[in-house]
Amino acid sequence: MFGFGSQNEFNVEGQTVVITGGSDGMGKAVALELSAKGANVVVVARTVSKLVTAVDEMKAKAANIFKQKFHYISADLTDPVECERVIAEVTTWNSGAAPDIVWCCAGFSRPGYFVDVPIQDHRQQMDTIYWTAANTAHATLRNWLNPVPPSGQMKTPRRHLIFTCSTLAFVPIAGYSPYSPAKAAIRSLSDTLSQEIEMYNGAYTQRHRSDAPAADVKIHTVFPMGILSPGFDNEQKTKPELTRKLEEADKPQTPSEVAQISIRALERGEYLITTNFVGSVMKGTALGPSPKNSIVGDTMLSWLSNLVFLQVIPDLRSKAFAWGKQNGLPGSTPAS
Ligand SMILES: NC(=O)C1=CN([C@@H]2O[C@H](COP(=O)(O)OP(=O)(O)OC[C@H]3O[C@@H](n4cnc5c(N)ncnc54)[C@H](OP(=O)(O)O)[C@@H]3O)[C@@H](O)[C@H]2O)C=CC1
Ligand SMILES: CCCCCCCCCCCCCCCC(=O)[C@@H](N)CO
Repeated sequence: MFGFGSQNEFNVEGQTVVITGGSDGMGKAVALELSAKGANVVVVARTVSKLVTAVDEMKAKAANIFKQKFHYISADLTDPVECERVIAEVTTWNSGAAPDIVWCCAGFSRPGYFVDVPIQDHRQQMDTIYWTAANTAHATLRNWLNPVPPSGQMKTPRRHLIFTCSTLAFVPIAGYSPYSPAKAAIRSLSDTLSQEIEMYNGAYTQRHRSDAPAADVKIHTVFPMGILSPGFDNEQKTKPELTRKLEEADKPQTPSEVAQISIRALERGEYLITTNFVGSVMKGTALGPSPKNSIVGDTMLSWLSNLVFLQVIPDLRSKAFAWGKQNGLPGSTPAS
């Protein structure tokens, strides 16, 4: 909490990692990076053909193809029963051992103005963004936090549960109402779990004398800005002009950049992770009660950010106002 040692807090060599949404975009880039670092990787998504390709690409990138193994599971993670199945199948495939790391990357964005987007699409975004992550976390933590008697304890490295959020969980942008609330819910889940997990981690320190979980667990959440993924190409199709204008400060990054930057932050032991400067400033204004990566760094960042945002929020609102004044309602003929 007070800074970073030189120790790698996220050593994945020989570890078994599950990546949801691992068949495309950022999830696949994470899968390839972790394969190159020596992890055994299971990618989970719905479409089998993309999963097969991801497994082939991971094999080609593997640090040691003779030691590592790769697998895919096709599942719709909006269904909690499917998430239970995924964790059970991974455990069987992993010779009875639970996965060491679970990284939730599944999700896509369907931008549009609140009233223009059908209400069932709003609910579907909650399912795809929030519930895929919450279902995966629930199935994973139920497995990880199962009490083990002292005699059943083995030396198990720290486990990591990682959520993928968005800087839109910190700062509102018009046109993202179907998406941002679901990402904000993930951030709230992450903050709550990061506190709740301490009870289990405390019990783990006493594993020699009473039932405790099999390992220490750490929670992390990554907040990317735009990612140049197939999902991004798709969201551009319905993204309102105003939204594009309001997010001009975003310079989208490639999936592999986002994956590499996120992994380096995990290696430093960070909790809330941003992937570039603008993302950090957005986090800084909304850091509030979340656990800090560094007391001094994050406090200075929040002071700076709160000053910047005195100007940014009114500016975003006045741009929206000016847009309506100039163009009228979306789809209507502008006044000449
Ligand atoms: N792209 C961007 O600009 C940004 C994205 N993010 C977030 O980062 C993450 C990755 O985004 P991105 O790289 O764009 O991803 P993509 O849209 O390119 O890929 C999404 C992945 O999620 C899988 N997926 C989608 N729905 C489900 C489901 N119901 N069950 C299981 N798997 C599912 C997809 O496979 P399949 O469809 O076959 O199931 C695919 O593997 C997402 O959480 C996204 O919200 C955050 C900030 C910016
Ligand atoms: C110096 C600091 C100034 C800060 C200005 C704030 C500007 C806001 C930029 C909004 C960027 C939104 C990226 C979201 C990506 C995402 O999640 C979607 N692509 C959905 O997938």
